[in-house]
Amino acid sequence: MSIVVKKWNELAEVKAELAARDWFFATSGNLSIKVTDDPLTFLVTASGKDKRKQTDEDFLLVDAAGRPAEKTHLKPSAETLLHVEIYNRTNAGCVLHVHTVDNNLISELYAQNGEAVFSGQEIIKAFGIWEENAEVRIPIIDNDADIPTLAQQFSTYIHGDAGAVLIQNHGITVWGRTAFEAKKHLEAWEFLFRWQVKRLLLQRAGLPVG
Ligand SMILES: CSC[C@@H](O)[C@@H](O)C(=O)COP(=O)(O)O
Ligand SMILES: [Zn+2]
Repeated sequence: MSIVVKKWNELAEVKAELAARDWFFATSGNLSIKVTDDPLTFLVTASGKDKRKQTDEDFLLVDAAGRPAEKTHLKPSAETLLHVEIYNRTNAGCVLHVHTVDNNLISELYAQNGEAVFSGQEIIKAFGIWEENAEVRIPIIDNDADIPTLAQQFSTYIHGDAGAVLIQNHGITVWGRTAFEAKKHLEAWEFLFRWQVKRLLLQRAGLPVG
């Protein structure tokens, strides 16, 4: 099996799992997986598709600048430049971007702080942090409609081979060394967002949480 087919299948599996979670509303979301390092190539979702469907045209191979690496009629994701920034600056192997109601609410609730902070949750161990009372932070950036400007702003928050950024009223972009790690981190962030949104509502209702 060629490396492209192997990586295609790996990304297709992640895509199916995120689809099963219903995280691809209205064609939103984009995913990618690194295929080669030198030269850098990666598979990225084709733009505008319903990511819940599985087809032979789900992904296309792109180069280090996010341009198609082979002749194709498919268009790379409109947000490919964000993936480009991550692969060019880190050793990440996979990038996942989803829009959910909870990640949008958290991005709006904490936008003025420039970040959302979470602590006191066992699931924080999914980030490889084992200390008691550990705290995790996710930066929140403005949602610029101009993708090169958004990618430039986004790139200032790329600090390691695994990480995540919330784009205000848009969605989350998570990356990891492997598809397994990126998905694990994405699920952990979404757990924290959902927990916090529910917790705030329960507090408002006067119930004894946190
Ligand atoms: C209706 S989704 C809005 C899009 O602009 C974008 O944010 C998105 O996540 C999907 O775009 P795509 O070009 O299909 O990767
Ligand atoms: Zn998006």
